Amino acid sequence: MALVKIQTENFRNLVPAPVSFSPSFNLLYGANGSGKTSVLEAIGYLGLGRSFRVNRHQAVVRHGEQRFTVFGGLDHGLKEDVGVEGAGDLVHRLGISRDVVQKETALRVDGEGVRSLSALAVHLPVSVIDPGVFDVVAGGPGKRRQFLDWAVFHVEPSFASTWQQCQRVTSQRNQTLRNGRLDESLMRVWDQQYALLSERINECRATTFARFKTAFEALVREVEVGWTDGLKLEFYPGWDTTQSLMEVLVSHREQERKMGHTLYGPNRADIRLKFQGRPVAETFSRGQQKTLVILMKIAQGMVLSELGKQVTFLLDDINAELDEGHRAMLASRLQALGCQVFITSIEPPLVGQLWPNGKAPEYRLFHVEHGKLTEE
Ligand SMILES: Nc1ncnc2c1ncn2[C@@H]1O[C@H](COP(=O)(O)OP(=O)(O)OP(=O)(O)O)[C@@H](O)[C@H]1O
Repeated sequence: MALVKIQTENFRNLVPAPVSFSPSFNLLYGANGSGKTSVLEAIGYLGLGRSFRVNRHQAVVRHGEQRFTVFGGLDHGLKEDVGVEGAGDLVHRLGISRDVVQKETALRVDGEGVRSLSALAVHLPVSVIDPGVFDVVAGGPGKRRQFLDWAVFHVEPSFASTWQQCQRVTSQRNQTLRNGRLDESLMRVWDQQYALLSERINECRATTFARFKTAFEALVREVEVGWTDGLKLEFYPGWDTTQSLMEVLVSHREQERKMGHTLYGPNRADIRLKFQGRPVAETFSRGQQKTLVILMKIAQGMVLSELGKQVTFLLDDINAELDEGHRAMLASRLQALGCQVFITSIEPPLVGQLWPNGKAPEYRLFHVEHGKLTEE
C-alpha cells in the first residue's frame, strides 16, 4: 500500500493543499525553512505515531495552537495483482490527532477510533533516512534496538502486544527491586512472567534478525563494497543465552537490587556490528558507516517486500549526507523493491543523477514554499 493523500491541520508551518502522491517516487524541493521536512514528518506520524526528529509532540503543533491533526489516504500502491480499476481507490484512511495541552491522542483507522498505535502504524511501514539515521551504527544499543524492532513489528503480528505486556511487568519488577526489604517470593512471580514474555520477544527478534541478515548478506554480495569481508552482524538478546533468563535473574539478584532496576533481558538487546573483531563504530570511517546504515535500511526494505509489504521511505536531506554514487545506488534499489519514496532537496532534483542509467521510475515533482505543496 502507498500513501497517496495527506491533509494536515496546525502541523508546523504546513498549509492544506490538495495534492496526490505517487505510489512510486515523490521528489520535493524548496528553500531552507519552506516545510519539506515537515511534510515528511507529518507522513512519519501516520506510520510511527511520533515525530522522527523531535521527542515532544508540542514542537510540531503550529505555534499558538493546541491540537494538530494528520490524515492520510492509502491506496493499493504498486501491488501487481491490482488492476487499473483498483488503483487510485483509497483502501485505508488513517488519522492521528494530538491535543498537546490535554495530552490526549486520538487515532482513527477508516473512520473508527482505535486505541493502540500499532493498529494505525501496521498499515504504513515508514522508514526514515535522514541525517540522524547514522546513529544506528554510531549511537548506543537503543538506536539499533529501535532499528530492529521496526522490522519485527511489521513481520511478527504478536510483537507489539507482547512488548507492551513486558514493559508493564518490567516496571512492576523494578518497583519490587527498589523496595527496601526484597520480597523474594514476589520477585519469583515477576521473574517468571518477565522471563516468559522476554523469551517470546527474543524469538520474534531472532527470527526477524535472521531474515534481515540473509537479505543483508545477499545485498552486500551484489553491491560489492570492498570492505564487507570481515564484517559481522550479530544479534545479542540482552542476556547470556547459555543460561535461561530465569537463571540469569536469580544469580544476579543482588546486583539488580543494588541498581534498583532490571539489568538483563530484551531492554538490553543489541545488534553487534563488528569488523575483524572490533566494533564498527571504532573502526569504520564516517563514509563507511553511512554506507553500512544505508545497506542495512535497504535490507530491511527487502525483508518487508518479501512479505508483500510496500515500505514508504522518507529520504530527508540526503544530498548533504550521501555522495552521488550512494544516492543513485539507494534510489535504484528502492525502485527495484517497489517501495514508495519521498525525497527532499533544496534545489530542483537532478533526476539524471538519481537514475544515471536513464531508467527513472514514474515520479511526481513537488515544490514546497511557505508550507504549501504544489505539484509541478
Ligand atoms: N510549531 C511550529 N509552528 C509553526 N511553524 C513552525 C513550527 N515548527 C517549525 N516551524 C517553521 O516551519 C518551517 C519549516 O521547517 P522545515 O524544517 O520543515 O523546513 P525545511 O524545508 O525542511 O528546511 P531545511 O531545508 O532548512 O531543512 C520553518 O520555517 C520553521 O521555522
